[in-house]
Amino acid sequence: MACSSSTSLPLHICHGNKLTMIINRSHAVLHSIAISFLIYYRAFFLFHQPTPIIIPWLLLFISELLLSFIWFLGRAYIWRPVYRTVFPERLPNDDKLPAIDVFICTTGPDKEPTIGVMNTLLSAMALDYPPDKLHVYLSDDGGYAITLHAMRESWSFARWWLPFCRRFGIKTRCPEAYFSRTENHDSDSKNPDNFMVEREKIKEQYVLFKERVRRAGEESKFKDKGVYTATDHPSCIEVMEENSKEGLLEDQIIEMPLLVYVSREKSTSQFHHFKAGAVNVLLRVSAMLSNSPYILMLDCDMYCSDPTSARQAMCFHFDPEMSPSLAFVQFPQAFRDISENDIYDSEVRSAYTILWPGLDGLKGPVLSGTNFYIKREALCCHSIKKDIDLRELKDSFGPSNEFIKSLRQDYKKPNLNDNGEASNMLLEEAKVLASCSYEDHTKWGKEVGFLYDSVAEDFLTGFVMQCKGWISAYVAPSSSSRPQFLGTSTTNLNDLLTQGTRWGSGLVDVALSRFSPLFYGSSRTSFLHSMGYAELSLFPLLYCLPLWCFATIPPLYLLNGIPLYPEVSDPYFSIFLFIFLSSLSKHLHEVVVTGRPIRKWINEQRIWMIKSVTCHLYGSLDAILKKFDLRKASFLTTNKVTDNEQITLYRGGKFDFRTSTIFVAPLVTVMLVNLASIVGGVYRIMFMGTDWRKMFGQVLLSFYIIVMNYVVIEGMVLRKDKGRIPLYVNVLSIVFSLIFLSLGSTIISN
Ligand SMILES: O=c1ccn([C@@H]2O[C@H](COP(=O)(O)OP(=O)(O)O[C@H]3O[C@H](CO)[C@@H](O)[C@H](O)[C@H]3O)[C@@H](O)[C@H]2O)c(=O)[nH]1
Ligand SMILES: [Mn+2]
Repeated sequence: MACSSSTSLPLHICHGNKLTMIINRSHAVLHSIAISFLIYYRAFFLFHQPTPIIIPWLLLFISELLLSFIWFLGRAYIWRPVYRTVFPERLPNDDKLPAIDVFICTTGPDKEPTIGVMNTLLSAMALDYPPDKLHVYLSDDGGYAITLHAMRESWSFARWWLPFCRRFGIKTRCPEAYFSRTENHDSDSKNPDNFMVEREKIKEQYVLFKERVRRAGEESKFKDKGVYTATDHPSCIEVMEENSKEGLLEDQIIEMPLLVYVSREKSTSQFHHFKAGAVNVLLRVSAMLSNSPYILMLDCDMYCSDPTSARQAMCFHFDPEMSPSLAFVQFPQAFRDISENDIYDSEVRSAYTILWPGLDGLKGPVLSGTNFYIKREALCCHSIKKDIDLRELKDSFGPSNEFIKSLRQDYKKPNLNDNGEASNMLLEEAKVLASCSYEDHTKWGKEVGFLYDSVAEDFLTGFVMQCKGWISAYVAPSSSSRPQFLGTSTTNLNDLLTQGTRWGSGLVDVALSRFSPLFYGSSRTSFLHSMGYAELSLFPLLYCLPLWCFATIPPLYLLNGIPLYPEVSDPYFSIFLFIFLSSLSKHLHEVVVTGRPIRKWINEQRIWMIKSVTCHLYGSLDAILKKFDLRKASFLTTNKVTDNEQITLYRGGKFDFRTSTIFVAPLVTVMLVNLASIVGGVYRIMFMGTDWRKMFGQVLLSFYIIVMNYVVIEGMVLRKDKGRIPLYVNVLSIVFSLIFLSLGSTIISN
């Protein structure tokens, strides 16, 4: 199917995969039939059970219903997945391309090393796009002197780096990535000698640049301890520029993209809304300085790996049929630090290979925080009609007349180069727009810009946008091309579960808010599309409850010799077995069609169980407590500092259990409960005459849990390295599991 309408050659096409679609839909039908039998069995026989069994039976039934429901919602993704191909070479001439503002956010050098942030920034400045139409903004939430200093250094280094990339057609435009590659395919085939000389020269400059940034970092450790802190400082905006062009070499006098440092005002008495707050400040400040119609958002550790991404995105924004309703073009998050084994599923495979293409076939993928080109208008709602009341506008956008002027379609972009009064005035205005109190009594964060009701600001903002009728598109790189963006992922258990808790909390925030996808979405976007969104907002909650139940109730009753599943010879047993195997094989099918090995399937099953009993639980709890005002929202920034020991464990496929006890203790407890039950249950069968056919379901379930999570046992008793589970966690978990099993057994036997 071709999605483009232009009469000449299309700028992009999209296609589905018939075979996969047929397999998916047939599986969905079969699986649903089996689920209906299961529901019939549980409902019909519920009251045939002896009274003491009704409660566990009901708990299992509820768990099965919840899992079936989330499974049902997830069918939205497999219904009509599409894949897109773009033809940027068919775009009109450069002078017709629209301007782009690039937004990069950082919180501070402790967790986000400055040199990494500068590499992201340099890769964005070096995008293959006309430099006069590119404006790069960095939001420094902590207002660190080192970041500002490093930015000035980056500006100078860019004078070397940008011409080098352009002249030799370098594809890897993140300098760190470019210089650390062992073999290099980028070269000037016509003039290799000259290329090598130039490359050495630039490399030398890069080393000097890094050294200057490093030194500035050390010095500022002492200087930064002034009156201002990361959480309390005035706004600061600086447009990078040279004092004069004197001293620059001839090929350094080139046109450069605008580069702006923005540190919004922070005050301990005002809530700052984390990343969403930072982006909204960038939206306002950039409106004063460049006001580009398109915005590229980047996390500070996500560099542009394919310089043509902007042109790829423009293939959609230039499609006359799609463009009017197209809010954003999303690219996948790809990571450069994923090991072959990827024990933590750090690449989040299913999101970027199954879910996003699935949603793309409906009305478009989820806004994913980073790597998307969005239309400014989609964030700053109305394009202003002439007759709209100024007071109304100020109620929405705040008191700045200049900002309101910038919303007009006929607004003339100011010229910053003339250095006159006008640009000084605009900079002063930008500072006001970056102040803490600017948003008071306005609709920022409620209806305008990124929304504040969830710590998964991207998910919420994108969803509400799509409910207003905007669509989006998803472009994954083809197998032969490079990923458009590359970043770092969470490659240790602590970072993974901390991030998982925040995501869980943010997603459940949305499920519990007035924007809950199932209710808010179905009348505003399509039913299937809101099913997909509902799945995403509910999965942390709807996985943690059933998985906790399956991990504890059946083993407890196994230990006590009480069956909760039909016996092996009962036809209904086959229904349970079918559903179990059908889910596993469907997952395996997905892993295989996305080109991953079977090992990946095991890793994903395991990490699904681990996350469900830990971060999905804590995330959901966090959201519920926030809902009742019993907890304040928090955003623990993901750590981007690399630690060699952790990397070695990850690369070696060994779990790193050095994380908080609240994450590890539940895992160990669940394992101990299942181990004890299987031993006790089998003992009963062998020596006490319990009928094995009745207990087979429970034995199988516990066995599956233990086998899949064998790494936990390894961490408890077999490993000697630093990443093993500490003794006190083992002891604590033994206590927990003993309390659970003995208390549970006492209640059962009474
Ligand atoms: O108060 C804050 C907190 C974070 N950030 C920035 O937000 C970005 C994402 O933060 P990170 O800690 O890396 O979070 P991740 O979980 O890795 O990010 C994913 O999840 C976030 C939502 O939870 C999205 O915003 C991100 O785009 C998405 O990549 C980074 O550039 C941070 O510097 C801020 O600017 N201010
Ligand atoms: Mn991140």
